[in-house]
Amino acid sequence: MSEISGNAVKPPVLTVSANPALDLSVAVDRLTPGALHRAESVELTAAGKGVNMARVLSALGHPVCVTGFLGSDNDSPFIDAFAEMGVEDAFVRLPGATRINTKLSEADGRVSDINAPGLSVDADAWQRLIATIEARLTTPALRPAAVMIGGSQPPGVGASALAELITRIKANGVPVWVDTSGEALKAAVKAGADAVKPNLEELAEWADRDIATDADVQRAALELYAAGVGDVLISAGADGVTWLGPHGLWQSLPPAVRVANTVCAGDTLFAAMLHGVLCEAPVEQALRFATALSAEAVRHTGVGRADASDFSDLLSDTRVRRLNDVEARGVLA
Ligand SMILES: Nc1ncnc2c1ncn2[C@@H]1O[C@H](COP(=O)(O)OP(=O)(O)O)[C@@H](O)[C@H]1O
Ligand SMILES: O=P(O)(O)OC[C@H]1O[C@](O)(COP(=O)(O)O)[C@@H](O)[C@@H]1O
Repeated sequence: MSEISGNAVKPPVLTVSANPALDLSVAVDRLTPGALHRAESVELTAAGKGVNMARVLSALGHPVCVTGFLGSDNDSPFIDAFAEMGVEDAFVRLPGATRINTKLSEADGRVSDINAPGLSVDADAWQRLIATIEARLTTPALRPAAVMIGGSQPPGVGASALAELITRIKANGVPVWVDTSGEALKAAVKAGADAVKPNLEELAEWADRDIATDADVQRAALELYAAGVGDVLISAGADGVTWLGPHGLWQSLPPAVRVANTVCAGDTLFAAMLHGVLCEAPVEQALRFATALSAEAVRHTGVGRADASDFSDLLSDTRVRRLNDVEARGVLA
């Protein structure tokens, strides 16, 4: 099957980017610290994890509302992007400018990220965001099927504020999927996030130990599951995805692709997994689709596109397997 599709009428998905960014993607042949570089291309794109996930979900046919904080001094690229994506803009505006994150990609596919801290958010602004989200949770016509929270916390807002937000959303009976790192990931897990998607580095930070082997990944995934996360997704770049949930322990391996820019692959994977879950796709199909779409994303700047002419080849070249009882017992015992 080349695509996952759901019911004709879907409730919206709400994505939250408390610290979005304009991504400045600069392609150079090879990066040499201290040297002058002539860029091969430069692109400025409205981004941040919640915005990227909205882009994926909207392209897959979900009504999407985006919220978080935007600086009013430079919100026009976001306004244009939201119009192009066809998503509803419920971002709280703050005085000042949204951060610019620099993504330096080299011809061999290596990317160096320089992420800025972002706009400071005070308690009053944070309460405005909470009120915006609460209004959506409690208005039947706006009530989301799920909330996706993505990215770092902005300066001024600690991990405990994120935990409080997750608790409020869950109290309204709406699932919360969270893609973040560091203290925010720890707080999100404790607050009961329904799904998380650390990459290997983020997983090692959460587990506070090295993660080197498949068994290390699966053990840490089990710990996240035991901590109450319903769907644990671990992404490992070209080595694929481990998914542990009520359906068991699954692994996928993306097809080999020519890597141009890996930024947005994680956001693509996470949003596409939510798509599969919301469409009640069979587990194997959901994981295959999300893995293939994330592999598609690394071939260019930006999120994965299911309308790529060879997407059905990427799907069929993605390997998905359920770990058999013996393998799983080794880790889960
Ligand atoms: N070099 C690659 N080749 C094929 N697929 C990739 C590659 N890098 C990433 N992906 C796909 O994108 C997913 C997310 O990438 P990853 O780098 O793990 O996440 P993040 O962007 O959050 O760090 C991977 O699990 C994989 O499916
Ligand atoms: O909020 P953080 O952790 O600084 O991350 C923000 C960055 O992550 C991105 O959303 C990309 O994330 P992924 O590569 O994990 O998909 C960028 O668009 C953005 O610049």
